[in-house]
Amino acid sequence: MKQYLELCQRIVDEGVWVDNKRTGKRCLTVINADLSYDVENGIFPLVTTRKSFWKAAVAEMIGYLRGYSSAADFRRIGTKTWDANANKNAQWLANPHRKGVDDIGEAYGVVGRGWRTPEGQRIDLLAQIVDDLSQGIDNRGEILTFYNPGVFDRACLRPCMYSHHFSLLGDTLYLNSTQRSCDVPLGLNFNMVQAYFLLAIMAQITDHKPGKVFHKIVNAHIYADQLPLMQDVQLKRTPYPSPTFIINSNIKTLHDLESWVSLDDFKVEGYQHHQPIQYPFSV
Ligand SMILES: Nc1nc(=O)c2c([nH]1)NC[C@@H]1CN(c3ccc(C(=O)N[C@@H](CCC(=O)O)C(=O)O)cc3)CN21
Ligand SMILES: O=c1ccn([C@H]2C[C@H](O)[C@@H](COP(=O)(O)O)O2)c(=O)[nH]1
Repeated sequence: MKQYLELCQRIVDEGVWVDNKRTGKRCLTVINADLSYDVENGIFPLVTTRKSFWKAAVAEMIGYLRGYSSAADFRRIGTKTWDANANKNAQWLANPHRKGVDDIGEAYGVVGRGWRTPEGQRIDLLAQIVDDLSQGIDNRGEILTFYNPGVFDRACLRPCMYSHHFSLLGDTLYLNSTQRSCDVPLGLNFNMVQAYFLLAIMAQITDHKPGKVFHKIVNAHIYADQLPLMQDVQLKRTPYPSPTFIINSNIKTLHDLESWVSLDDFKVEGYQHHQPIQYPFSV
């Protein structure tokens, strides 16, 4: 939580105004931030200076791991966060590759679970990584990437947290996650939870101890219409101690995650938080 607030404060103090063409808004921006999450000691990086809807964040990541391409599937598992990008962005609505209502296109898990080869085959990067790690193999390239420039025109958005690189040191699993673009008030509140969750669940299904996540963010920004709430409300609040995140221990395989797992299999204990803040969302 401290590192999150420090990044918010850094943007307020040192950020530079940058015009963003896609959203038509200005963003107060810094370049490069390195956050880390101590999964080994169970320090769950949940924002406490406003109420965080952590279940929606977990649902998003489960949707990515399942390779969802429809906002309707995301809704069914418990989050509406893809509705606007799927159905409200004029450029995407006019894109001939869009397959209709709720389609988000070839983004995130569609890429990670079905990487296109030149021969027209598909590679399931996630299944390969799970296989390797389960056998104690780290080939120094256990990378789940969602980033395929060749299909950007077939998606409503390019993936933001686009690469997850897993490493083994003995029986401990580590994760380096990289994010190209970060909406700090809204997106990062979710992305911290997702990176923590990803290491915790991958350690559990490959039978390793979780170590740390190292989360690299390149462009970290606050949209102009979010700034007053960040500066005058959220940054004025004192954080509470971190809560604990609990995963159903019956989840043992990737197949479990793909088939029967729901948000009821995850719990947060000891979550003390301030009042919610509704930040404006830019489509
Ligand atoms: N501008 C922008 N920021 C993002 O963070 C973002 C995108 N676009 N597009 C793709 C996904 C969708 N994400 C989202 C979308 C909505 C919320 C959101 O509205 N959050 C609210 C309420 C969440 C709820 O009720 O479940 C929040 O207060 O956190 C958060 C992340 C993250 N990503
Ligand atoms: O997981 C996510 C997904 C999206 N975001 C934010 C970052 C930007 O504000 C927008 C994406 O816009 P681009 O023009 O494609 O950069 O969504 C996030 O923070 N986290």
